[in-house]
Amino acid sequence: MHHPCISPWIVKARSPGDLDRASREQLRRCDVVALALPHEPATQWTAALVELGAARILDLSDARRRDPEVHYGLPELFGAPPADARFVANPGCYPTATLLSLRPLIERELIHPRHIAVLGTSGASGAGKGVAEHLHFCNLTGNSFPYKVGEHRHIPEIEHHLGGGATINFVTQLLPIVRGMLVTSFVEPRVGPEQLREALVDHYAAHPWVSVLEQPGQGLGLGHVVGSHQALIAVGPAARSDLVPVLASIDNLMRGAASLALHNLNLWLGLEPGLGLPPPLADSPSGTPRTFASLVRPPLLPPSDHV
Ligand SMILES: NC(=O)C1=CN([C@@H]2O[C@H](COP(=O)(O)OP(=O)(O)OC[C@H]3O[C@@H](n4cnc5c(N)ncnc54)[C@H](OP(=O)(O)O)[C@@H]3O)[C@@H](O)[C@H]2O)C=CC1
Ligand SMILES: CC(=O)N[C@@H](CCC(=O)OP(=O)(O)O)C(=O)O
Repeated sequence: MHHPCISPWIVKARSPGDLDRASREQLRRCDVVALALPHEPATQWTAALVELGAARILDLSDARRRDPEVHYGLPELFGAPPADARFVANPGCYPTATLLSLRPLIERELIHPRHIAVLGTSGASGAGKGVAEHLHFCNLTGNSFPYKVGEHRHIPEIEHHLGGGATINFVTQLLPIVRGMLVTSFVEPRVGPEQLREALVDHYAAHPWVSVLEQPGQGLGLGHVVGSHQALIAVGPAARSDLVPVLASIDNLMRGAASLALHNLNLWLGLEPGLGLPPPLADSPSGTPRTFASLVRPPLLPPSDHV
């Protein structure tokens, strides 16, 4: 297989109007331009890139994630981006974890699509580099609190891509950690919990970056996913209620954003799917989750000008 030399080229211009002639030419010649920007600048840059004649755009923002014209880049659920697609929308982090754990169950009509409650917990890096009072060290450290309850902008994205007329009740909660996301969905099954698990095992059999664990206690913790492209999924017991918990953990910065973007890019360009990605869990000697202990607190930011 052809192994290209991927040479990232990072645009320094703050807005399309700031581009010099060389940058415009470079952008026109790129196979793919990836936009890791908030919604508004991503929309502005998309328009400018289309005008410039850029070949393909991979957008990490939520600007066009529900656009029917656009491929939604979650390969294990929606396949590889078609080679002739011009634009791919990379999913949000909460949608990635929620969809991976629930969509195969809705598709197979194994759960009631309108009786779903989702609790999503996330590290603070999910909020990006912007400064906000609730992210202040003194507010967040030693603390954890719900935010945007019932009004999170990921609700429409998740419902849209769950399909089957699904509606969700969605609560998000901030954790006093840098990265990692754990999403727990309580669902009303039409079959036993073991059949839910079997359906997930079956769906992900050919997808090495999604692992369905025997049970949640087997290693669903964030320390097992941070620094990796792996999504870990588990189905809990029904215990004493009719609801069954379905859990998923991912690294919001990797599987929920950057490594997912790379995975989409590889598939889109017909490259080896794992090019540049951490190896899948199945390739670990034990076949069980590793603790990415040394990666739980990786350096996140370059040295600041202030120190
Ligand atoms: N963080 C996460 O866990 C996830 C993020 N996403 C999405 O991916 C995208 C990037 O995320 P993240 O890196 O966290 O976002 P940030 O908010 O940290 O912003 C990323 C970059 O965008 C640049 N930027 C901000 N405003 C402008 C502007 N007006 N014009 C040009 N550049 C601008 C900033 O550049 P500068 O440094 O020069 O200010 C910054 O480095 C976002 O759309 C986000 O919603 C998706 C899933 C998960
Ligand atoms: C902790 C935190 O604030 N998380 C962000 C997740 C945003 C994200 O990563 O997804 P998008 O690409 O859709 O912006 C939030 O809840 O809005």
